[in-house]
Amino acid sequence: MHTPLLEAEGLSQHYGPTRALDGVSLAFAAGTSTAVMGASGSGKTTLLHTLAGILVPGMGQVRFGGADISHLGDAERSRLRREHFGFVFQQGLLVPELTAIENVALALMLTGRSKRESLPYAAGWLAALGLQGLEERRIGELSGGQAQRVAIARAQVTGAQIVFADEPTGALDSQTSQEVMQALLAATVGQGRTLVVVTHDREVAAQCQRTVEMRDGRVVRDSAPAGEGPAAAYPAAPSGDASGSWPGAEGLRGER
Ligand SMILES: Nc1ncnc2c1ncn2[C@@H]1O[C@H](COP(=O)(O)OP(=O)(O)OP(=O)(O)O)[C@@H](O)[C@H]1O
Repeated sequence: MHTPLLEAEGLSQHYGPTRALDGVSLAFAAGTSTAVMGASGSGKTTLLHTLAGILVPGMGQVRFGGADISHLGDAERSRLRREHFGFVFQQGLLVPELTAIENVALALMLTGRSKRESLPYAAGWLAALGLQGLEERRIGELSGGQAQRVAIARAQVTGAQIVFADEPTGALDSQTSQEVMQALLAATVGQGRTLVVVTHDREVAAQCQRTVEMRDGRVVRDSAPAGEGPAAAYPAAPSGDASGSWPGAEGLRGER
């Protein structure tokens, strides 16, 4: 087997007597989608934050492309997150004072690009996610589903190899949830990228190739332990083969 893109080994995270994570080992192959499920308090968000380098594990190691990232300094972990990871959270992490296009461009600007350079890429991703014409709206002027699409665009505009999503559809009705999830899968796995999504929603999880279930900080079920999801189990992009119509984040990476 190839080196997994992301690997966790023996992760533990204790808060006083609470074992938020208790010896979790998981591997995620490139280009796969994984849903993390489990009851409230089972450790899902702690796992996501530890995998993404937001939290440093109390014990254990996270490897990205084979390199230990869990013990990098704060600045290096921040850089890794900005340049290689994307985030979609329930509250979107969007800046309400900024427009949709400014929110997406901001992710690129944080990696050192000028606003002028960033705006066309942001516009490309908004269009790819069906938001053409809404670029100048502020976040409060968008529906919940539209705002989550802005968050997906923001998570992908830097060419992130992995997108971590925490309840990305938690605040949406069931039809909008399905649409946002389709958009998220098309923008990630559909482009050969990797998605790890925490969700309570079985319908959302069913769209992922793999489901990991947590209880009391442990993995109690894993539908594909090696991290190799069944090939092409994810739904096609909403408009068929989207691969030609997505903005060239890869080209962007190459220009650096
Ligand atoms: N910063 C913290 N300080 C103390 N305890 C914490 C902290 N963060 C999480 N916990 C505890 O760790 C356990 C796991 O929390 P976590 O948020 O990872 O669960 P979860 O499965 O994501 O829950 P939910 O579905 O409700 O979001 C819980 O018992 C929680 O109270």
